[in-house]
Amino acid sequence: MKPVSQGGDGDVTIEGCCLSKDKVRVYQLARELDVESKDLIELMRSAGIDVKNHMTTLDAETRQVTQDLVAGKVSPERIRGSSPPPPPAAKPKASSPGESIPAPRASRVTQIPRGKQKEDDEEAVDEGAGQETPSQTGSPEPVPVPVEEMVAQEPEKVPEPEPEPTPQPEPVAAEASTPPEEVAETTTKKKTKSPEDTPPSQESKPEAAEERRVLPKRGSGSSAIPDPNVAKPKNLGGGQQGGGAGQRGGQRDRRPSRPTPLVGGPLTAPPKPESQAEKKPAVAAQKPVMRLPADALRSGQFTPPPAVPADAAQAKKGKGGKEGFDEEKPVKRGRGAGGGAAMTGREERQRRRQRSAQHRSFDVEDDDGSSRPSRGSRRPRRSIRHSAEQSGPVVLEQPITIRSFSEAAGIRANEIQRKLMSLGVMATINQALTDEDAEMVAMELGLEIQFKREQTVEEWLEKEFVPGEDEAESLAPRPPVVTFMGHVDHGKTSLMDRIRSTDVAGGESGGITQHIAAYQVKTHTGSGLVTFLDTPGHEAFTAMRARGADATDIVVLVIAADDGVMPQTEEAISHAKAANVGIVVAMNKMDLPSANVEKLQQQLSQHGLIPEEWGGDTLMIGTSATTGDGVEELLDSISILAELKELKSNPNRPATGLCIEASLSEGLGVKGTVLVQHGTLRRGDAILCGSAFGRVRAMFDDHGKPLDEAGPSTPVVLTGLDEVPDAGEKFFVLEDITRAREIAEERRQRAQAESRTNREHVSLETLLDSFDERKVQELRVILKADVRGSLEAIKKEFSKFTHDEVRVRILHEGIGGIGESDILLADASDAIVIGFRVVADDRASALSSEKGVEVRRYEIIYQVSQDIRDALEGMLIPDTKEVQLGRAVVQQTFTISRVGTVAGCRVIEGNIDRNAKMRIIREGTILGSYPIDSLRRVKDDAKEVREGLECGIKLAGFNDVKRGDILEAFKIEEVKRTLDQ
Ligand SMILES: Nc1nc2c(ncn2[C@@H]2O[C@H](COP(=O)(O)OP(=O)(O)OP(=O)(O)O)[C@@H](O)[C@H]2O)c(=O)[nH]1
Repeated sequence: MKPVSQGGDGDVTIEGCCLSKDKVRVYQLARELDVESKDLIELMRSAGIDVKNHMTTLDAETRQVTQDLVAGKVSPERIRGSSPPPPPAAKPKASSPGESIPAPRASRVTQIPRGKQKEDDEEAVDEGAGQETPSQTGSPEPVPVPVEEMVAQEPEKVPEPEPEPTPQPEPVAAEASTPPEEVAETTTKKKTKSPEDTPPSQESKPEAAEERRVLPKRGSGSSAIPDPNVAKPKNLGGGQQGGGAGQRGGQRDRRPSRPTPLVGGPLTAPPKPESQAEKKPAVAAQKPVMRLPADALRSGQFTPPPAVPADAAQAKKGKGGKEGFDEEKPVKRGRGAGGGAAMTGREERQRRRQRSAQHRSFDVEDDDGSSRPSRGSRRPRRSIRHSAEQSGPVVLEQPITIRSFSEAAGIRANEIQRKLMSLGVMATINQALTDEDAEMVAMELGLEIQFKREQTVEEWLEKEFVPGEDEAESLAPRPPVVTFMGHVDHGKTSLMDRIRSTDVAGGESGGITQHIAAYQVKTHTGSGLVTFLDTPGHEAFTAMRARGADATDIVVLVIAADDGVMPQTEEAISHAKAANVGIVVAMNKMDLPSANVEKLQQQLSQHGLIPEEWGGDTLMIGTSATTGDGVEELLDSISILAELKELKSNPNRPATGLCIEASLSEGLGVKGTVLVQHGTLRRGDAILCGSAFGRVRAMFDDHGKPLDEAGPSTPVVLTGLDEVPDAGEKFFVLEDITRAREIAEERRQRAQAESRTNREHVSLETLLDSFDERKVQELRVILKADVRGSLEAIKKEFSKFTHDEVRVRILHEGIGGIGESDILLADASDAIVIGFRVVADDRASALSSEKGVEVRRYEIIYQVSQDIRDALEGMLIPDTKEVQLGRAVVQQTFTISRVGTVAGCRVIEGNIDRNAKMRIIREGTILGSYPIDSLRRVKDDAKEVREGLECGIKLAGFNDVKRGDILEAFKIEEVKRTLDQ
């Protein structure tokens, strides 16, 4: 068998779209033959044809053999044991089972990096030629398999019908010695079809099955080669009749199959670099979990719940998930267990308090699992126990006061107060102490203390909605979420267009994507639906890209092959790696003559993305969004990767997901593009998203079609939220709208409190500074944009403009159109109004004209950025530079009444310009600089007098000019400054 070249290697170009006519990729042939790529691969492997993956390129000969195989004209073992038909004469001693044949070279070619390939091929031929292969000798000689491979393959073995006597499969003697007829019989019996049904052309199949069944047994034990191909021919031999669901259903089991090293391979064969697709089953146990973006929840990612105190866990279990939350309302906030506290011992009180705390919402929970009422809830008054025995650390809750310290430590309050005074801290009994003060007092008192942390709403939500808690049986397959990422203009949107067969790119402002877009596409490869996210490539959209990567299962890294790896490509790689998702590289713009795959792959390998043909595991597909070449292959690769990930989610739970984008729309109100990640989102659901809440009033798919419900991995546009949430916020469906409102309110209050804290207040010190700061010029801006992501991006751009003398100050920002209030604010504060992809309403337009407020509208991020930069640079006081123009010597002076003294000069160097200033130098001393009042040549006014000529110069404000003085002409030029200087 002739070696099979891998995509991009040797005689086949990597482009994939540029194969010569007689060559074909496996997936293409599979499509031609109407069979699944995977089945075809397995059938080919069973016949000893080395094929790495669906991208492997087949030459004409191999293609023919494969076609014959699929048609059943020839059996796999016949091919494996012989050269390919047609030329029997060319088959040296291969037909006899006892004779040795050289090991097919293809088996090695796929396993080695490019540089070594040729050399190793030759070795393989040499070694193989001298060896008898186990299949030919019938010997149970173990087939050499790299240990790593065996380990990887071991769990993927097809279960043997007979019970295995030992955990180590050891069918060698028994099975290998089984006469072929017997095995054939056994195998034939397993077939579902009756022998009468079997067409004559497929008669060789039992033999093929026999061969495949014998193979693993022959190499059983530590060197056993698990045969990935058992039972395949049923699908493929009859593949054209079979196929369909059944065939696909079987794929998962077979998927892990890897090319069985062909017989006769050298014992020292290097471990085969596994392709990404092949590797995945080995890590199936670590199947990717949907990662939430770090910024999706302010408090961080979903994490497994921390240890919950026994009674807390009990309480939660008793009520179960959401119901539990609903019952835990702050209404119960009150003394609860505190009432009789004075009557019981400390432990009893603490336990009661703890239990009571479980029934309050947003209780605190400490590392040790104990909890307390949240800040603001009323503390039961108790008598202070003095000098109580303290066992273990003193647990202090925020806010720490002398009173609470005293209660917790069982020490008199005045004793603590005294200690504090000795430390220089004056505090009343109810005054809050800092942690440091508390620590100092504790040290003085020889106490060990521990601070309790308040459980936040976010933590509570996380606990309630941890998706990992779903039972395995409740999980159902879900579509993969695929994100297109890459540098600006490398063709992400165009590729998406190709896939969607729409023309979104055509409608984009300035041709760049400015929003994250979510689409669901039905592909004719793989298992069907794929959810795509298209992220913007401009550097300002980092946050959006991070969101895209975090919400995704697979990243398609789009790189223009003529441009190579660029800054945003690197950033996208980092995002994808940080989010721990699979990467498929689309080497786009392959139609351009300047496309340089080799260079691109070199660059990518420096970032740890090694192409398969170099021994790595990154799928790299040559594509052209313009011609459509390679797009099918890209989809195939996505499907393969997605299938390997076995993505599942529980659709029967309240939905959670991620807000991809949000905006304000006239008529519809707040519109949020969300990605449902877990559960099913339904119309009417009470939803909380950041500090926005509401009931889902309407839902639409990416085509604008109304939906009643949306399951996992579905992107939808929903309405019903009361305010525009931040993109990247996690959303939750709560049972109770009141609860959603409460949490939203709490979040808003917290945000307001934070902004108050961050607001600068004037102090004497800052007041003094502000006198200096007056020099700082501000460009005041009212910023309105269509979506939050745009606001973020623009602000990020503005934040780059840092300079001591000028700065941008955003007085107000918001989502939606420009209104009257924006103009009024701009008028009052001398600001300009920037509208990004939004317009001013009629009244605002009229008002802006009336008040003379500048309203600037933009559609493209870099234009806003450039204009603001220019404006700021324009505000910088320019530098000045003196330019020397010429020199003249005073030869004579004339005093004219009512005019003054005129100097008769000769220009000795350069020119004297009428608008120049003249520096008067007498005997090496500068007397001063004066503008020219008049410049005459003979009797006429002159604009300029050149070197060597004579002229009369009358200086403005200086009459004491003398013979022999040097008049130096110069002018001051202004040099514009930039922000970067
Ligand atoms: N020749 C050629 N041009 C392409 C190809 N793909 C995209 N382009 C062109 O490249 C330009 C940018 O394409 P986009 O799809 O908008 O690029 P993008 O990566 O989505 O850009 P951003 O949205 O700004 O991040 C457009 O002019 C496309 O027509 C391709 O395969 N071949």
